[in-house]
Amino acid sequence: MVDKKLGGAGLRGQVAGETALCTVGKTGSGLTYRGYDIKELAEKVSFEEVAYLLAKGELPNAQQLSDYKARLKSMRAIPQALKDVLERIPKEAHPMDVMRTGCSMLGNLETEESFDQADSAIERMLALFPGIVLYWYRFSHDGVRIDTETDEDSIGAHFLKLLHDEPPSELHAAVMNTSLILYAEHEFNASTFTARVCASTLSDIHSCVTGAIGSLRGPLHGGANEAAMDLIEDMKDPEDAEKTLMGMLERKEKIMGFGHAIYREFDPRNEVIKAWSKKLADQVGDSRLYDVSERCEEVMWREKKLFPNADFFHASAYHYMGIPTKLFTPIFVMSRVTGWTAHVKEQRANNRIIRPSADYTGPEARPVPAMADRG
Ligand SMILES: CC(=O)SCCNC(=O)CCNC(=O)[C@H](O)C(C)(C)COP(=O)(O)OP(=O)(O)OC[C@H]1O[C@@H](n2cnc3c(N)ncnc32)[C@H](O)[C@@H]1OP(=O)(O)O
Ligand SMILES: O=C([O-])CC(=O)C(=O)O
Repeated sequence: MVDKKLGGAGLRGQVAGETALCTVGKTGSGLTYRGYDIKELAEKVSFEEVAYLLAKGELPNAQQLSDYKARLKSMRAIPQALKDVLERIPKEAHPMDVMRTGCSMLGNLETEESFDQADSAIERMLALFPGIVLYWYRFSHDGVRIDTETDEDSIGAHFLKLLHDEPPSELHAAVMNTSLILYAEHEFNASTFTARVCASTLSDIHSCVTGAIGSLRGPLHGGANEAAMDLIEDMKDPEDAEKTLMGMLERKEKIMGFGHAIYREFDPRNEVIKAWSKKLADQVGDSRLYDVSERCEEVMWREKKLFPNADFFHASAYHYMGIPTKLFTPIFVMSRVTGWTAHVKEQRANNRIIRPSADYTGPEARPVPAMADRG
């Protein structure tokens, strides 16, 4: 992998701490979680195994995995006070704001009083996040109060069951599993860095995650999967995609779902989710979204040497599974909570408050003028 020239604004290229969790753009295909290559993980394990790996340091054995999954499954009920809050959030709200409020409210109800409660608070968030967003979504959009305790074994299938009221197909459960693995962890990205800054003040874990959700929401970060869907949904065919993109590039507009702050030539997660998007297109028997996405990829590389990041083919993949666009970024939260919280624990274990300096560009020192002398 060619190193990207890292410098300039945005703290690019500056080492801001240490981590044993993840490498981005350094070894293997370009992304590893605790030494395991992302492609091998995506092929061989479940998201719950990855969540365990990030939380505990090693992959679980069979007994540890079954205990872990049973524990997560037992934590899916939403407290009534949180349901009351969710029912008051308007239908027009963005689901990422619902996630933010839901996480914050959970922190009021089940406050992390001391750091030795971190592991149970983390498991609770992992277990509860699909229920939080879908309890609100189904109540506000369909007028139903769903039971958030399903029999589905995996978090991905649980999410789809709550959304569609029926167990997902094997294919859909497999895509969700892979998607959650791909999104789980990514070193010092903006939302994780937010969580670590918050953790460095010795704040509680719900504050760290609430702040991270706010950072992930933006279209330059996790929000790009929704923005990518907005871009491709009206493209009629590859020729239309080509024309639309050329126009946008001419107007110097940003194409969401392309480019990356660290990777230079490709994002290793793209190849994996792209293959699933193709499978879904074949299964649905409608390849329009896949075909226009592929043309976007060709045009962006030809014109700008920019490549699709993890978000771009997630748009068509999620759409093929009948997931409404505004729920795309909350799925990212359901996964990334594993990475965020592993970083919070890592920060706490070797902490110094994160407090960089700034180059001052304001006026020279000056006296305060009397009111009558001000312009
Ligand atoms: C899971 C994730 O969070 S992945 C990221 C998701 N975000 C997106 O997809 C949003 C679109 N992409 C972008 O905005 C950027 O590529 C970012 C935010 C991901 C990275 O930003 P940076 O590190 O500043 O990008 P980089 O230094 O590579 O930019 C180089 C040039 O390419 C341009 N560029 C980068 N991405 C794009 C894009 N998607 N569309 C058009 N031009 C772009 C930049 O404007 C810049 O041009 P300039 O030199 O004329 O100013
Ligand atoms: O690393 C980044 O800057 C953004 C990203 O891809 C992620 O958080 O998954």
